[in-house]
Amino acid sequence: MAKILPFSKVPGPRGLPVIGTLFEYLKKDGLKFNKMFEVYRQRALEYGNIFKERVGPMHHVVISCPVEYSKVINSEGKYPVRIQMLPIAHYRKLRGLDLGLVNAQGEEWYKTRTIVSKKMLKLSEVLRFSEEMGQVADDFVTRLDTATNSLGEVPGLEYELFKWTLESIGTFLFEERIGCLGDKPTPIAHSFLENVEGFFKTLQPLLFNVPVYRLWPTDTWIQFEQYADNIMSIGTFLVNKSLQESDFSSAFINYLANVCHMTTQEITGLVVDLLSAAVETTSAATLWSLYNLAKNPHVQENILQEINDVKVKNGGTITAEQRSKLPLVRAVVKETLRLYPITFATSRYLPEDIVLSGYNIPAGNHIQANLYGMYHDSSLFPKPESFLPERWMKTSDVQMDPIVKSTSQLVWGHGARMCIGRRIAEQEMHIVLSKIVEKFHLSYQHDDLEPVLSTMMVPDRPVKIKFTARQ
Ligand code: HEM
Repeated sequence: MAKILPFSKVPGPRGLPVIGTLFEYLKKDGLKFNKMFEVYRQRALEYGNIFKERVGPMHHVVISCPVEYSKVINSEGKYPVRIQMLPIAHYRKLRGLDLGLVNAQGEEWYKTRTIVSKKMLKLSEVLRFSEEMGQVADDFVTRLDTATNSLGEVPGLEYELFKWTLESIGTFLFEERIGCLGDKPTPIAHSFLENVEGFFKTLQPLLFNVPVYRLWPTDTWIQFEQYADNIMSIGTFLVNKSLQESDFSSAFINYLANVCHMTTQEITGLVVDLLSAAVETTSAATLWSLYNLAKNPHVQENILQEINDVKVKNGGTITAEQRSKLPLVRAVVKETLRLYPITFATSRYLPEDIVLSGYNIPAGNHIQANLYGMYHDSSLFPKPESFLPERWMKTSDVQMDPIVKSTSQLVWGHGARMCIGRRIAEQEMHIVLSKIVEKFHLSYQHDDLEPVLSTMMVPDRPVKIKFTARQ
């Protein structure tokens, strides 16, 4: 049997006592926090499938091999622990709120998760909203049509996608239209969007820097608190409105209040968590998908063919549910998230020691999957920099190794704590992408985009896709 090496022998950059490699990131022309995924990829090339690094207060063990990381997945236990979003947890504690689904741990997390899973992870429950999401997607397509400039581009496409996602998740949470997609968003929609944008902008520096805001309120912290307070009051308004309209209240909020007996404050905390987790993520993934489609016109043509095939079999129509199941559209989203995994590393703290790549990793270490590194590794994904959605399709000539194939799930996390909004996000994206491709020919005539981290992985500059209406 191979000897198990101690934790101290895990390779990695040495760094300094107490602060580790922090200086490498603070130096002018040094490593960049907003390119952390590239740092991990390079470190994996230098140190191999496992490395450890301390950056300021954070210690990480980073795994770049799917087989090794599958051991982590299998050892996460009943109450998986992910790294906390510290600024959000701190804010909630200060306001006397519970930690919410994203940050709660143990029994507290499990209780809420069990309640919410019944509505959000059940396919039939999510499919119930496909038609409404289809209508939101139609309005978004109309909005794109009116928002194009003389070059056929949509200025502020990122913000338009933000509005679409909020409107779309609103159909599930409140079963009502929030009003984001008209020429002028309603005041509540406008205020929510502005505050969510500010929330994520201020969250990013708070996440990556030493958490001095816990000792005294820095300027960024004060702004962050203000955005979070505004989001909470909008959430409270929307939830109260739903609860008061007893005959018409949303099935989801009704279920939380009347079946699960959650208090209004608990429901608001949860709804705000869901809204905040839904908007940035889904809009970023859709933006990258549109970019990939714009650069690959032949994929658009194949999607049109896919849509037409369904229509031919279906008397000339296609339902939103059928759109949500189109194999090539699904593969486009998978391949997009492989190239641009908006959450570039998924992670766990394990309850027990574990052996990874021959090293003993004591319980309580922060273990991350180097998703970006794996997804761009040519030994796992041939031609890793090419956009090849067909690699995910059953009809593909090349059969992918099952463990490598399963890594596509990791962008949603894994196990009992996997993204609870996955089904909703996928449904929304599949429907809207198929509708956009049907209405427009997309093209991209500018320099290639580079990914950077702004909490999520996003393009480094405004995305100027040309939308040409099809005849
Ligand atoms: C492209 C879209 C999205 C991506 C890639 C994404 C990705 C993720 C990832 C990686 C996690 C961590 C999972 C883990 O630790 O195993 C997560 C958690 C979570 N996501 Fe998403 N997400 C997306 C959309 C959404 C949407 C639409 C919602 C809400 C409707 C949502 C709500 C949440 C919540 C509440 C959690 C915490 C779950 C828990 O800890 O139990 N996400 N997401």
